Amino acid sequence: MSPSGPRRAQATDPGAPPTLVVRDVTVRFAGVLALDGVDLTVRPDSVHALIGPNGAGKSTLFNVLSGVCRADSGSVTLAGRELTGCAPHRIAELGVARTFQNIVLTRGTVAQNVLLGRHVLTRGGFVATALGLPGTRREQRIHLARAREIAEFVGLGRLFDIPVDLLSYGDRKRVELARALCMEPTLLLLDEPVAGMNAAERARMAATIGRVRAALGLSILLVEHDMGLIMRIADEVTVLDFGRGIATGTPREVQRDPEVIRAYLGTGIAGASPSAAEEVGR
Ligand SMILES: Nc1ncnc2c1ncn2[C@@H]1O[C@H](COP(=O)(O)OP(=O)(O)OP(=O)(O)O)[C@@H](O)[C@H]1O
Repeated sequence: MSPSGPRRAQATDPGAPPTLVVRDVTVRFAGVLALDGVDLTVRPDSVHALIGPNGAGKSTLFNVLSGVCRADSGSVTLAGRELTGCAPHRIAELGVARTFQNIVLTRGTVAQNVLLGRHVLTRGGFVATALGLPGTRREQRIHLARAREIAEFVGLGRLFDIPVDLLSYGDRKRVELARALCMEPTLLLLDEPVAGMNAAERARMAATIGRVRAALGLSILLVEHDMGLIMRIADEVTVLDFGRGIATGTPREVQRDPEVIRAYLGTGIAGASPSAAEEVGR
């Protein structure tokens, strides 16, 4: 990473306020209690995994954090600032970026897709940019340079001008990651970052996530079913079941937690098979 590259991690200050605090968040859909008084704290510069069986409420919580879904009660704060009730674009401006379970890319090149992440930071606005006004051209050059730098950082450098339609599945997931990083978030939400990937792609993505955390000094909250990857890269894990938080701790702690084992009965959390992620060092 060049000196002008993304922000470097500060030494974690044990007294530093948490990046994200979720308190007593409840969401109801008609008769379904999707989240039932959920608490979650993500520490600065950490990787925090959110796991749970199908229907546990993981996607709903991500939707609350990114403003797509409103909590019926409870609060969400980012570095002490209230996000509760904010619109998605405002939450993005405040520093929360997200990738999706299913790839969401527009047509065009890697560069065009990654640059979309800069829009929350574009001061000139869409109209001025489209008209190519003088100040905006300079701003655009800066954004393009930054987009290229981030693309290189996640391993897309040589693919920067290639249409995304021509990329492998793993590389398209990487474009989503680069676009999210281009927003310069303080909190990155990754929704199943290795879902659908083959072993080699999973290993590469695991290594990339580790490098992102180490180099960029941001916090990552990820939903993932791949326990091998979680064991490898997560500092802390929160487990949801039927909308309730049933455990929080290190990966080893939650893997041994009797309530977690019960929640996963038959799906094998305790004996999670090692993923390709374990083949890469951290
Ligand atoms: N828009 C909705 N309308 C009604 N019920 C919903 C809606 N979204 C989610 N639910 C319900 O809320 C509960 C939590 O769903 P959610 O998708 O958040 O779980 P999840 O942990 O992400 O599951 P998965 O691992 O299968 O993606 C489930 O019972 C689900 O059926």
